Amino acid sequence: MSDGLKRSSRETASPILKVDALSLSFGGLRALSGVSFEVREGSITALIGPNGAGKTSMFNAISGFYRPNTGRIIFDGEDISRERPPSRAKRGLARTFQNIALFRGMTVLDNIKLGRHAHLKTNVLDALFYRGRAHREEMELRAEVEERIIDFLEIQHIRHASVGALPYGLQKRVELARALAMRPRILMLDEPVAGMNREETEDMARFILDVKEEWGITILMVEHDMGMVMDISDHVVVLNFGQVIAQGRPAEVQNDPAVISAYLGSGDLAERIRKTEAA
Ligand SMILES: Nc1ncnc2c1ncn2[C@@H]1O[C@H](COP(=O)(O)OP(=O)(O)OP(=O)(O)O)[C@@H](O)[C@H]1O
Repeated sequence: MSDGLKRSSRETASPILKVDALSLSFGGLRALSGVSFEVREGSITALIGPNGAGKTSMFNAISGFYRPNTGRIIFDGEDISRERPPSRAKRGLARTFQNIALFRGMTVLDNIKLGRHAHLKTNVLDALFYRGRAHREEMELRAEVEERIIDFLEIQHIRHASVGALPYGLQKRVELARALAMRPRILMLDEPVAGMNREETEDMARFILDVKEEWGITILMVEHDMGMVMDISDHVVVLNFGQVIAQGRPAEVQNDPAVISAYLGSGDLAERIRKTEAA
C-alpha cells in the first residue's frame, strides 16, 4: 500500500477513543479544562505539552485513576466515564507508567504473565466451572501470546532474569511486554523513552511503530522527547495549562505559533527537536 493510501485510510478510521469536554480539578487547581480530542483506531497519537500542562492527569482520567468533574470518555462508542480501572482494562485499555511499575524481584516471564490478570476469571462460580478443555485452551493461547511477545521484543535472553537486575532500557521493554500481554486495543504509554539514551530510544521507537503496524494496536503516548514524537506520531495533541492549544499532524503542530510560544519558557520547540535529532 502506498504511503498516501495508508494515510488516507488512517484519516478516515473511526475514533476508538473520544475525550469529550473533560475537566478535572484538584481542590482549587484546574488541571484540565474542557479538553476534547479523539484517538483514531490504528494511529499513534501523542499528547504533549510543557511541564504541568495536564498530560499525566489526562492519562489518569482516561485509565480511570482520576474521576473528572465533568466531561466524558467514550471508548469504542461506549461511555466508560464511570467505570473503574479494571473494567477499562478488560475492555482493552492497557497502560504503562512514567516510573516503571514492575515486580522487581520477579522474573521477566512472571511479570509478563501478570499482564494477563485483567482477563482472568475472578467470579467464584466462573472459577469452579472454568475448568477442563476451555481452561487448557486458554492457558495454551496465553503461553503462545507470551512467547510471541518475548520474540517480538527480543527479550528471549532475559526471560528468566530478575527484573530488578536489568538495565533501565530493558526494564521499560519488559513493561511494554506486560502491557501487550493484556492483548490491548489501545496502549497508553506514559513517557516510554524517558531516561533512555539515544540507542535505547531508537529501539523503543521502532518497537512502538511495530506494535502499531504489525499488531494493529492503537497507541496513545505522553512523551517529552520531541524528536521521537515528531518521528513516529500520526497525530499530536498539545496541552498547555490544562487546555488543548493545538492538534494535527506533527509538521502542522511543530509550526503552530501557539505551540512554539507555549514551549518558549521551557526551551524553544524547534531547538529541542534539533537537539534530540543531533544527539
Ligand atoms: N494529585 C494531584 N494533586 C494536586 N495537584 C495535582 C495532582 N496531580 C497533578 N496536579 C497538578 O495538576 C497540574 C497538571 O499536572 P500534570 O502532572 O497532569 O501535568 P503534566 O503535563 O503531566 O506534567 P509533567 O510533564 O511535568 O509530568 C499541575 O499543576 C500539577 O501540579
